[in-house]
Amino acid sequence: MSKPIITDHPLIQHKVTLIRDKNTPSKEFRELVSEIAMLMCYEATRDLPLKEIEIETPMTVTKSKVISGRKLAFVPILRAGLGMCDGMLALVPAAKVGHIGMYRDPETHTPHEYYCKLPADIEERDVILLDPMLATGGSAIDAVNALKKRSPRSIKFVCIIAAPEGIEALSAAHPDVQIYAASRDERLNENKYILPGLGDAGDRIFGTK
Ligand SMILES: O=P(O)(O)OC[C@H]1O[C@H](OP(=O)(O)OP(=O)(O)O)[C@H](O)[C@@H]1O
Ligand SMILES: O=c1cc[nH]c(=O)[nH]1
Ligand SMILES: [Mg+2]
Repeated sequence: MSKPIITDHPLIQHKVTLIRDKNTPSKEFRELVSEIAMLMCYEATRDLPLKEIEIETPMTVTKSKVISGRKLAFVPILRAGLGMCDGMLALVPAAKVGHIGMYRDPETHTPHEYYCKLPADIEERDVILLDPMLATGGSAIDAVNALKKRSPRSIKFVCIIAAPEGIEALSAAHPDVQIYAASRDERLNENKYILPGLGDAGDRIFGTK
């Protein structure tokens, strides 16, 4: 079971502080989530393989590196994961995008899948699953289950705020899935919301509350 990678770059930490602030309005919240996702994409793609090709600069012929032999798919968990997708695509525009719709029952806190549409060639792709919040881990675990039915090459999970409970549950259920988080928070409250957290990410992105 690999340990979660906490992306503690100062730019990410600064932006996380801004999205935690309850006075940050939806427009800024959305922009910041997208910027954080872009910075986290940099970390989550660090192990992409390279090959050398020959190119001609205005000065000379030289060998230089390009990404080789790997195709990516970004899969946001609806709704809140959508907020991370554009930031990722800004860095990897050739990636394909799948969607998994999941909502957490407000009483039982268990996830319910309501939509799943994945790229046809997903078995040839490395998947980066996106959701800003990892709370109990139930939604991420079920989303990974849905992905594994289609046998992608690999799966990574990128979130912004993770509760220790969610990290433990996801790592135990899917030890092969590397978790990236910008912050490991303190704990869940009695309603299974993350403390200190940032509230309901989907509502803050889309202004639904
Ligand atoms: O780890 P868990 O306990 O499963 O909780 C995390 C999930 O809860 C939130 O989604 P929500 O159900 O609020 O749906 P939304 O994105 O449509 O708001 C969040 O975006 C995660 O998907
Ligand atoms: O703190 C939490 C927990 C689940 N979903 C959220 O959006 N926030
Ligand atoms: Mg929500």
